[in-house]
Amino acid sequence: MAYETILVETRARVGLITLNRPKALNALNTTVLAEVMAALEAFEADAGVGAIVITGSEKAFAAGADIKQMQSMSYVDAFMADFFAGWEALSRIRKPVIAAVAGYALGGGCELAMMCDFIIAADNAKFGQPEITLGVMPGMGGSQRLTRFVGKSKAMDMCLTGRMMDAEEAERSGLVSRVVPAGELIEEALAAATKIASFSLPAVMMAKEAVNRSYETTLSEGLRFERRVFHSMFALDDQTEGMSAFVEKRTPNFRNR
Ligand SMILES: CC(C)=CC(=O)SCCNC(=O)CCNC(=O)[C@H](O)C(C)(C)COP(=O)(O)OP(=O)(O)OC[C@H]1O[C@@H](n2cnc3c(N)ncnc32)[C@H](O)[C@@H]1OP(=O)(O)O
Repeated sequence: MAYETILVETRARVGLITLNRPKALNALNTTVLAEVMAALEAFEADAGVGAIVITGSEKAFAAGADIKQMQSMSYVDAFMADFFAGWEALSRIRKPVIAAVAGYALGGGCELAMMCDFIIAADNAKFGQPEITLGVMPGMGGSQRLTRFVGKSKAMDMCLTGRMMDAEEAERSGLVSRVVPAGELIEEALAAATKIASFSLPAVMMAKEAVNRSYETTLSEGLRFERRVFHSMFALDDQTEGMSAFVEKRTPNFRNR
């Protein structure tokens, strides 16, 4: 498929999606949404892909939802289209998705990064929810996901003042998993994804589902869910292979079964 707003490639067992609207700092419009979702779904269906990375440019991961597209939108347009609901499909991708963020991740850009399973940030990354400066508020999950990542106080600060958080503060606050030099971002993200893709895909997908369940349920239900999924892993050939390989002091050969 030919894409207009993203670049898509596969490196080893990793699917790489690069947002590519440099003149608009990768602002997220409906074409970007359709193309990102199409690429994600293609990687999800590709048995040769074990993990996915979404990135942008060194200046901007994404500077937000496309303000020029929203400027003349009416309430009824937004309501009837259930505007932004399409991005929720990202959280239904079952393979791991890593956001590799350099530069601005603002508004919808920050929200897109937070929809991914974890964020690796370049040391020049800047995160923010500046929608309030435009007379609106976050609409792609920022008020909910940011609060879960960094707590109420910081989320309120960011959503109400519109201030940006740098990479160091984002790491300290738990928004990002690690910070790396900007020039090494893609290699670090691809290395993390390649490592994940080298493991048993069903085990990786079950682990992702279990961690995500912690956001949706009580601790006791979550612990029960984890145990039940863990028990089911003893039906995997890859469990036998992984544990046998450890005991036999060799590298496991996972077959994703
Ligand atoms: C409403 C909801 C729910 C979600 C949202 O995401 S709203 C958008 C939130 N994001 C923002 O408010 C950030 C807007 N952008 C900026 O503040 C600045 O562009 C910047 C601080 C990120 C970078 O400033 P800089 O001076 O380096 O670059 P600019 O000349 O301002 O931008 C270059 C080029 O990109 C266009 N641009 C930037 N962001 C967006 C955007 N979110 N939507 C559409 N277009 C955007 C900007 O207009 C300029 O293009 P033109 O020169 O052709 O106007």
